[in-house]
Amino acid sequence: MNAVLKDTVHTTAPLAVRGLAHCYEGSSVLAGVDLVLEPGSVLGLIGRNGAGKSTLIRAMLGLLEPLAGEAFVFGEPALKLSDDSKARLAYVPQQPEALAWLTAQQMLDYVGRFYPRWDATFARKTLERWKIAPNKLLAKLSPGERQRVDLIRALASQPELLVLDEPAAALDPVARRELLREVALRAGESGTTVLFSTHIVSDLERVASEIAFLHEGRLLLRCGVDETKERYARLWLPAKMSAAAPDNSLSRRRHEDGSLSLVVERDAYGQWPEAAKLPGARIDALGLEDLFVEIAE
Ligand SMILES: Nc1ncnc2c1ncn2[C@@H]1O[C@H](COP(=O)(O)OP(=O)(O)OP(=O)(O)O)[C@@H](O)[C@H]1O
Repeated sequence: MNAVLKDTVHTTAPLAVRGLAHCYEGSSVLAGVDLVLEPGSVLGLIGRNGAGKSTLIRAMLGLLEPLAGEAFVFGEPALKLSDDSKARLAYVPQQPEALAWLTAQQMLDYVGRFYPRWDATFARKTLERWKIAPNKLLAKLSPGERQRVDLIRALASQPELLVLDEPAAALDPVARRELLREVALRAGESGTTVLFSTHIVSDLERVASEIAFLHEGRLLLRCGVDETKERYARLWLPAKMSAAAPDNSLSRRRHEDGSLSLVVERDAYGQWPEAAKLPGARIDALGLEDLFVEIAE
């Protein structure tokens, strides 16, 4: 393990993985993922359906043993996490299923016993505010309500590390806004570190400080949300100049007329690739959504 990463993972990083690889039934899903979350950061993990986001999250938290690589939570091996560390983290899976035979209130009361910083008042008030009947069985709640209860469970434990796998998947737009506001508040006021996966680019823009883009088992791009527009752009080259296209573009699309469009990145000196200076070449700014669509297609 490289020395810098080793230092970080064993001391400060709430979450760190190195070289994570996994496959299902012979098909590779993760192909050597390295990722370190700094304390207090809000990282949005984005990628297409089936890109491996849930698998990565589960492996990061030690809920799945990867074929290769290492995962650390608060510096401890994720597969052997102590009860102390477990109490400092909260994870909301994409489809919460646990304890479905309890009512929402019973589940929260039960789970609360395991968390030293459990905020029962927050749990009660948020159930009320989010209009969830406390005495209804979890099994009888709609998927969106169920997801909300699980989010309340996660937030009421006042975690240092909050991991949300597509938290907005079953939420209506109002609930989504409320959740994002709550997440931003926790990150801003309590310094909670947050990792959340999503398909919704506007959610990333609203709350994430950084984004990581998972594509074909690798993290293709990792940078500050505000930085992306500055750092990446679409380079368009007419057909007669396509031979000048840089080799290291993030994506490359050839159009019917032979012209090329590529997603390119500024170099260490802030310069676009040389080809951008050719007469007839054009650099277009890319919004986050366009950037993802260009790369993921
Ligand atoms: N237990 C499993 N057995 C076999 N294949 C699996 C299993 N879990 C996931 N997969 C496959 O691995 C790939 C990645 O799945 P994963 O759920 O990690 O993706 P994702 O990025 O979270 O997708 P989505 O955005 O649709 O939720 C998919 O092709 C999926 O079908």
